Amino acid sequence: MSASEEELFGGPLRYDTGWSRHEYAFEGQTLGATLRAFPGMVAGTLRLAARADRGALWTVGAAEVGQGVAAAVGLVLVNQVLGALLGTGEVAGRLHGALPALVAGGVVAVVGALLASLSTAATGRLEPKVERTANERYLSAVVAVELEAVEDGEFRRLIDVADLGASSARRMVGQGVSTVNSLLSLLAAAGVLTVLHPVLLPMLVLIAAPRGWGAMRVTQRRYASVMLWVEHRRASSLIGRHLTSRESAPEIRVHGAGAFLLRHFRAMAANAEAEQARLARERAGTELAAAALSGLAMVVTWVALGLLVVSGRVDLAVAGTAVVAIRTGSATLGALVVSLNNLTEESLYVADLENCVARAAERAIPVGGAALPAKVAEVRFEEVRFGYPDRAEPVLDGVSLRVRTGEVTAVVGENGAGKSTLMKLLAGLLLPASGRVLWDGVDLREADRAQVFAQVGLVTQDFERWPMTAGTNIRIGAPDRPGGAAEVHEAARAAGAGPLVDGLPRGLDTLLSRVFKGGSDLSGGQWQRIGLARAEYRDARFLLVDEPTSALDPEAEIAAFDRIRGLAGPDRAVVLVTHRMAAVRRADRIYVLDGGRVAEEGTHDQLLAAGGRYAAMYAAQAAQYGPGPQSPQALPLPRRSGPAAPPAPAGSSR
Ligand SMILES: Nc1ncnc2c1ncn2[C@@H]1O[C@H](COP(=O)(O)OP(=O)(O)OP(=O)(O)O)[C@@H](O)[C@H]1O
Repeated sequence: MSASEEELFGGPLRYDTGWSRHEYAFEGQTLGATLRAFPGMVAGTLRLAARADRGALWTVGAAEVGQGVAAAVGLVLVNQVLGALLGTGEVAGRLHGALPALVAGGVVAVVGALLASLSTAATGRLEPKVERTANERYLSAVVAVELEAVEDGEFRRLIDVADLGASSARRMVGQGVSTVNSLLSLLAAAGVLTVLHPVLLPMLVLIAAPRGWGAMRVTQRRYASVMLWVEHRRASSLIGRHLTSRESAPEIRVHGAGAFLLRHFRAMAANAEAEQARLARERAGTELAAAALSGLAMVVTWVALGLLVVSGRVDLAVAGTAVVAIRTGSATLGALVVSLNNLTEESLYVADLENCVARAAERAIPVGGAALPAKVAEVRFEEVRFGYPDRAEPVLDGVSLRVRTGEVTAVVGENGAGKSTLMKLLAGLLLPASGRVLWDGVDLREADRAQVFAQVGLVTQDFERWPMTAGTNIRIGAPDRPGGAAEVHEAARAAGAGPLVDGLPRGLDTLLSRVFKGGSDLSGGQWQRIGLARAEYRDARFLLVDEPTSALDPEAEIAAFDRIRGLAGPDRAVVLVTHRMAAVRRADRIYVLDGGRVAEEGTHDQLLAAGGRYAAMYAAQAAQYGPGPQSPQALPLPRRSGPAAPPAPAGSSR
């Protein structure tokens, strides 16, 4: 741990591997275990590749097998050439005798080179497709899970690590091809050596084994170091990002935080550099030891081969071929160990991706279910109870209410009363633990959820600010609606975002993101108008609006509430969650949530007359507008117009 880690982060940063099935699995793995896992890894790679591009996979397979055969044939031809050259007779005659094998050897070398380039081209075609297929597999699985899974911390970490799996899948193709290639060349060399003389095969193993061991040690040490240092690296790149980010720029300058962070950035980088140097030293030592052992084995081999030749057990041509086969074979074995190690490492990440896909399938929103009426008129809660997994107490407990088209329903209550949770149940995003949510009598648990979502529009406080054009930011409320620019513009106008959109440098085509060149940014209140325009464009039967106006100025807020109320019509229900009591006065029905229960319900007048919680909350806010206690009636009525955003006439949007 570095002093900077202690000072900035309160202690050593460790990679959270709780989610991962391969926590340090690779460390201490033996060559035998890697070899045993090999068929499974190859099968996994083949499955991914077959899904991505079957044709390219066949091409790669055939080209690799062809190269293996070419390598074996090449060695046999070397043996024939040497046999002819080292035979008896005139030099010219011996050369003549070697010619056919030499020509055949040339042809085989050309065929081998062609097959290698064919394999390279097909692998290059396959790799991006495998990455895309793997990405699509987990993205489409994650997009379809219940909201409750997305909010679950464990599942979130699975999603994060699955993201690494897709690029690993891509690299697995290349590593798989190298492994198969090395394996086949090695088999060719081993086969030829065995045929030449049985004692030659152990010689190959003797020379190659130390290099294999060295490669394995180096890879494992690197992996262990990466696992240990990954958080440290992430932290120092985090500091780098904050040093240059737009958000932190004012504080960096005014508070002088730049020099402070730079100092820690340098200190943390120095630690990482020391680790890299240590790894390099260890690697150099291991490789030197492996080379020494391998060299020793080579000396023993050449001596043994010499003795075999001298004693007449092996003729010169065979010995010559053996030298070639042993040299190519031992180089191939070294490459095999490296690619096998890489394959093992990558396959662990791909296994995490597969794990995420499997978990996502278990938590997917069911497809199909009971059909809803085309135009649902009422959603009813019956004794609904709901709790989050990490909380003992339920957030909603025995909630009964109803929401009807043609009405504005308001939900009020203190922070943490359960209002937003209730909205998510209304939207069909969460299912009750007990009780029922009925869509025109159809239980949400059995209902076709796609049909539920089709009738819902959402505007939340933290609605998405897509880093795309203003038009797309509105159109994305109903991506399947075949509306053109006129409809989008009309939605913007109806939501009070007309002047805003018109004032943008390229109107609806203006990119609302400073991340890209030529992009513009909006203020919080301007973004909220875009959010309302999106809801307007969606044109849903049940419009759920959760704290929509927190960033609007007072005039714009009043106009926005008027507009939201105006959206209710015979064909639409508006449900409004807000802390602004003035905004709920004209709601048709108001529910007061307290501690997850409906404490009161009724109209504004009924609730005031009851003198309960609602009346107290209303009086508390009204008191802020003037000195001394005020009657609720003294609260200023919402004005219907304001210079910031002229409201559309009620109902004009439809
Ligand atoms: N995803 C979640 N996981 C666990 N607990 C949650 C989650 N979302 C909300 N809660 C908890 O549930 C309770 C109700 O939260 P909710 O957001 O529904 O309240 P709210 O009435 O909308 O509050 P606010 O007025 O502050 O927006 C809170 O105590 C909150 O901490």
